[in-house]
Amino acid sequence: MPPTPHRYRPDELEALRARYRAERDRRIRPEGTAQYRRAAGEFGYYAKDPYTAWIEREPVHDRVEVVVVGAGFGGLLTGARLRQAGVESIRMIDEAGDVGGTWYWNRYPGIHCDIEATVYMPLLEEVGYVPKWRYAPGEEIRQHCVAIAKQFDLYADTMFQTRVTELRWDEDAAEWHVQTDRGDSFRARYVVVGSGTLTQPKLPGIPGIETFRGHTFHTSRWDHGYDLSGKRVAVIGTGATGVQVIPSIAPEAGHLYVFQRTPSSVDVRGNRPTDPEWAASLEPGWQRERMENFLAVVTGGHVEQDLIDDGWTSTARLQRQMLTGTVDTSISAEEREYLDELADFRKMDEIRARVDEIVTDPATAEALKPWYRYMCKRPTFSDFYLQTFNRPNVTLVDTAGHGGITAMTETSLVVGDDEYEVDCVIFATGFEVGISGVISGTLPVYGRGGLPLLGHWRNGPRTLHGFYSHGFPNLFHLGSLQNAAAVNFVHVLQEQATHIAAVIGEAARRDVKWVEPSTEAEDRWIATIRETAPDNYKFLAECTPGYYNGEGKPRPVNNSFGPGPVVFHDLLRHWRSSGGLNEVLHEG
Ligand SMILES: NC(=O)C1=CN([C@@H]2O[C@H](COP(=O)(O)OP(=O)(O)OC[C@H]3O[C@@H](n4cnc5c(N)ncnc54)[C@H](OP(=O)(O)O)[C@@H]3O)[C@@H](O)[C@H]2O)C=CC1
Repeated sequence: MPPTPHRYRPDELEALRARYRAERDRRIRPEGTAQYRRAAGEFGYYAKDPYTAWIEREPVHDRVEVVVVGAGFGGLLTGARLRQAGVESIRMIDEAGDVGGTWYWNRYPGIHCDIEATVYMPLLEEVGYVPKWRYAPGEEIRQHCVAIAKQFDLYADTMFQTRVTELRWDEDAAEWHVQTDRGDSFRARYVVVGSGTLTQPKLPGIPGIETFRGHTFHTSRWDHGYDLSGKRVAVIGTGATGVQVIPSIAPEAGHLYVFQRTPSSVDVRGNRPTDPEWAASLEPGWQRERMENFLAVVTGGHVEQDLIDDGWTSTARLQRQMLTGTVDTSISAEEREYLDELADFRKMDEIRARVDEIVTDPATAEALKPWYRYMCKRPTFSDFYLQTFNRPNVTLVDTAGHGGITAMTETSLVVGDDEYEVDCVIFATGFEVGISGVISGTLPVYGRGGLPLLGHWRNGPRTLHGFYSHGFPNLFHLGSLQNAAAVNFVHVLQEQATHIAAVIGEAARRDVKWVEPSTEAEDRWIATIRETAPDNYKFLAECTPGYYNGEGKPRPVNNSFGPGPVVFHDLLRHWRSSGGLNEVLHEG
């Protein structure tokens, strides 16, 4: 039955809006993103690799066909597709000690992927694997990354524990000169740069953080050698990571203090083992069908049947029903906005009611209720998190009224007038999100005539389809950049990898000298982005602060392709099959 759109009286709606605004204002901090510290310099300890011993090696001076910077899913998918396109010489480079990207770094207790494994874990049919659980544990995903690397023979020429420090185009040789922090200096015809999402930990700039003398680490560098039993443990942060970690360590810790600033929305999970009969019944092409179905549903498209039918898709369907169940066609932007808001309120009411159903202490329950719109923060899913606060050895410390933890001492955390003595502090405080070294400037790139890429982009990125820029031949970007993203980011990366490999494969087949869009092609794409980019500034500006909205200061310019990923992927396929390649392949 479609939901009734007019469930709220106007005064109720206004009261909810006012509550959201008040909670947002209470939480906002004037320093914005400057409130965080990089896990570098005196905090470098927090970014050190606890999983792989350092391996000495001699610097490399040679030449390869393709360098792929980043060995997470983006890099692995690009490597796999390049192999399928017949490219033999591929070198993947990563700062980690193995492949996996975010799944290499994040190994905290309870880690899972919150997107169904059959759509999240790529190349399942190619590797011949069916995930064991509906929502896969991190280690299963990491092992799948290893399996992809082995299947496509990507280990042969990898460089781990290595950071690329410079890319410089050599005009005469028509290839890139690559330098690394291990003294490597080599050449590559093509370079593909992954965006490095969710790998660089960030820390809150709590006054006195450097004085704490107990044990401490970040969730993405978990210290499996440290025994939590009997200890007074503090977890700072209740985002998607905190929601998974907290219930997993609560039974082990002597006492667990959960320091919360903004509560997450926590919906039902319903994880279960994969049904072997279902797995045996799968026909070739099954994964693509599921991935495309999920992508269509979560981006508001129409499908005959929702094949995944979980928390992500049901919320998307609710929003769609709100629209089609009422005015069907030609509704105005204002009506759409209004119906979206109603669907959102309804969803968040369900989320808040769930807290009351599960958490027995009324004050704790009240503090765990999120007061913001559903997509202001990443939604989370757990059948154990809220229940954890009924345990006698778990205390929720609500820091919202103080904008977070006020101070740290040698032995404690301070919130207002209250001090909490602890043995161990675990930072579940997230990552520097979505910035590749190329964009942040930590990986300088010099194109034709020594032109710095960030100079070329001084007024914002300039690309064709988000992949390449004029003046920077044979250089490809992977990730969120003038294209269309979605919650299943691995699907987006898979389409990008397929496209890049198709372009490089064709360039190799035709033996062209370089791949490069014209300035006009860049201009056309930028115009398309400007015309279509959804105006989500108002939505984000009204959201509670977080990394989605630059801690309450969203960027006024949206650089994404408005019609969304389904249309973008079609556009790429059409471009490739209708002569688009001739636009970027040059004989020299
Ligand atoms: N696919 C999956 O299953 C998973 C995906 N992820 C991805 O990783 C992303 C990052 O998640 P996560 O690691 O949880 O990081 P987040 O950035 O989402 O959360 C950081 C947490 O730290 C809190 N915090 C920061 N500073 C302070 C402070 N000074 N005092 C108290 N609390 C503070 C934040 O509070 P506040 O909200 O108030 O800022 C927030 O609760 C997710 O959005 C998701 O994309 C993570 C886990 C699982």
